[in-house]
Amino acid sequence: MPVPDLPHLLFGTLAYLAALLTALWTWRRWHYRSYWLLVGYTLTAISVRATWRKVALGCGLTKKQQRWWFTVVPRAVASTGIVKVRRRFQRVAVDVKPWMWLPLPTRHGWRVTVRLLEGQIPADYSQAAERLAHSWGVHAVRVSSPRPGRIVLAVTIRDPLVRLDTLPASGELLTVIVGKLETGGPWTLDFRTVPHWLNAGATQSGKSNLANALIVGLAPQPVALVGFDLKGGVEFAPYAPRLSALATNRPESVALLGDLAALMLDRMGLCRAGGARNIWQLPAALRPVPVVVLVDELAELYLMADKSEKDEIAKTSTALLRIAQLGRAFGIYLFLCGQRIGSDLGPGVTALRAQCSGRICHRVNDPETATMTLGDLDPAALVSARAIPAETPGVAIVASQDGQWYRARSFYVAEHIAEHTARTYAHLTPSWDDLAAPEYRGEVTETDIPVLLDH
Ligand SMILES: Nc1ncnc2c1ncn2[C@@H]1O[C@H](COP(=O)(O)OP(=O)(O)OP(=O)(O)O)[C@@H](O)[C@H]1O
Repeated sequence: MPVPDLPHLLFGTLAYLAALLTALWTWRRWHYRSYWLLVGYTLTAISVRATWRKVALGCGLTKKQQRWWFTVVPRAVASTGIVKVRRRFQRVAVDVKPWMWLPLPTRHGWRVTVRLLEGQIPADYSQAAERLAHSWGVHAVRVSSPRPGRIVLAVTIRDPLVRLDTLPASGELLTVIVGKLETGGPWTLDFRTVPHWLNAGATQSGKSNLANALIVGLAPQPVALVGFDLKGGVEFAPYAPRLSALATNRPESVALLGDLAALMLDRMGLCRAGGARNIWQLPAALRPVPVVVLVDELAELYLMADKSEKDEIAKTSTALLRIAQLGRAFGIYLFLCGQRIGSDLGPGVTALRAQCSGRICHRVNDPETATMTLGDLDPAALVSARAIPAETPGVAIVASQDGQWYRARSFYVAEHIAEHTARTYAHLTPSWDDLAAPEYRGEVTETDIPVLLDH
């Protein structure tokens, strides 16, 4: 058999390698998910495991521990000047790395469980998250602790929030997928789990876009939408066909909030007569339609130009707070948007904020707004909120009922699409008169409220 000469062999190998690389590149380009699972992830898992000691040491995640070790100790210097050494088994302090499980692939990266070393807490890893991300050359590393002594590092290779698909169809009643989480999962607003939401952010940060996404998601559902647009109606007036009521100035807002409070009293009576603690325990035929209240520029409801407005503001503040406290049981939910939702607007806002367990913080200009919106969440969430770049409107930090925070981005919903959706589903809009017509005029009075609150 003829033996191929060296240049031919070299050329053949290079051609083979080039063909392999081209095939891999094409595969990666055309079907990234399968490429990632079969090739990318395997290589990553091997390299992450192989370099873990070095990375953990560099990120300050190792601990010195006494171990029995074979060490080499000098014994004597020979006449030639060469130092003779001896192997000895002795206890020495070595850098021990945290034990790491096998990385598992996820849609946008991988996650791995790590066992904490003695004296370590999850916060040590949260602090090292940025260092880990740079060491691994990935977009972000998030830390969670599913059980004591363990943490899970969730790694996102590239920012999945740069390009988003279109808004998917709404799922269950009062649930809307408004965007995507950094983990690649859906960003869902579920009013039945988290009834009231604060949506804060600087101007042009994407607050209205999120409200549009919400309107588009809720419009096909059997719910009533009520708008408060203190920008004179410029934001919500185009969606009027799908709104059961819209207030565009302070006097209209006071009247509409009064009507909503009365509606709530009617529903209390209905529940009491039906022996139910909330509208969801009523038989379907008796159950009143849920109401989602959208407020744009919350601060406008509280700002006082002169003393004559004091009464109006006090009424507004009390009615909103009452809805926030009782609304969940009686199917009235709040979605409050604003640039600043701070205590400088009055004590009513602080109490209202405390009732809103859903928090969304878009790009903010000052640390106080982030703190006001996200509360005493992990400080890393506040840092993340302030680091949102102006070029990515719609990106927000979301805190919700699971106590975790996520970076997320809303689907882009152009105003004309939201307007079109509002017109398409206009036939589903309950008129305010139908909505406010009492199904039951019970004996419920203002004095009953504390009793019902106790339930
Ligand atoms: N998720 C998104 N993807 C792409 N573009 C977006 C997204 N969200 C918002 N935008 C764009 O960013 C700009 C500002 O958005 P939006 O009007 O929602 O901000 P805002 O916070 O309501 O501002 P303002 O307080 O001034 O009304 C708009 O041009 C909008 O199209």
